[in-house]
Amino acid sequence: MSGADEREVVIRVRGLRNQFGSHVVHDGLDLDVYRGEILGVVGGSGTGKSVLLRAITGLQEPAAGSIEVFGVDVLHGSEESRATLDDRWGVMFQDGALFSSLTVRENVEVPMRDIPGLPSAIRRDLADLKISLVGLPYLAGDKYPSELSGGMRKRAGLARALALDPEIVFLDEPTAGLDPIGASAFDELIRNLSRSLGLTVFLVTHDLDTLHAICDRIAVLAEKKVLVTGRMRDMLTVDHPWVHEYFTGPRARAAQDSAASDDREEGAV
Ligand SMILES: Nc1ncnc2c1ncn2[C@@H]1O[C@H](COP(=O)(O)OP(=O)(O)OP(=O)(O)O)[C@@H](O)[C@H]1O
Repeated sequence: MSGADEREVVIRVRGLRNQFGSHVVHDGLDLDVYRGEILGVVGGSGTGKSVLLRAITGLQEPAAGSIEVFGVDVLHGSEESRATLDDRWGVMFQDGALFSSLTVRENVEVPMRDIPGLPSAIRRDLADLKISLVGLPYLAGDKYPSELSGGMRKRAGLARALALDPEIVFLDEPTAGLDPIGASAFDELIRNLSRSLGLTVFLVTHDLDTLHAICDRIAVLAEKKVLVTGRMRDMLTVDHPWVHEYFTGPRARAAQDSAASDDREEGAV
């Protein structure tokens, strides 16, 4: 639906099938993700948004189909070529998935431990840099995850996802559980990081405000596949019961009003 087709495709999924026993989650799913975009992946509960994220990042073996990231075959490529991808993407899971026995700084250092010859003092400095990049106070590095608020834990999870300077970040419901102010601050952080670092963002969300505020494009999962992709305004014309209800229901209208008022305020500054 958009004119984005000439842009570089960094993730290409074709004919993906995921199933658990006889339960087919995806069947014939196709998706392209373009460099530098923030793609919002939405769909009803159980449509397989997280399974798709896990399949693309090699954590879930599909029953059929192909997945290429930066042209590397995630499913059948050599171990060597697949290993190169680990440095080029970062993943933030829903709860931040931090190690509770490690401080925030140590958590952020975990992905860096495999860098040969990196002195521990530099590793520490790099971790502190990531911690400040996500807007956490310097002292947060010494804290354990249990000592942080939910929003701070999410920022710490994002700092760890950014540890190896990835080109793509995968975020699984980053604003779930945050209050509206915390959620919009997190949205802004993602947008700023994406723009300043040129990051491609694959963002699984239920949050209509996030879709309005920061997503360049939206992919809707339904009927076991990506039913439609396009910009927010394209979603309003999709003739499908779930898509229609989701994008034009009362919550959608509230999100739309709030986005419009944000735009007006920005324009007034
Ligand atoms: N390891 C697993 N074993 C069996 N079934 C699974 C497994 N992982 C996911 N599923 C099933 O796959 C389907 C899709 O799950 P997934 O978590 O991807 O949905 P989702 O779209 O992210 O949902 P939600 O919006 O509720 O988080 C669900 O029916 C889930 O029960």
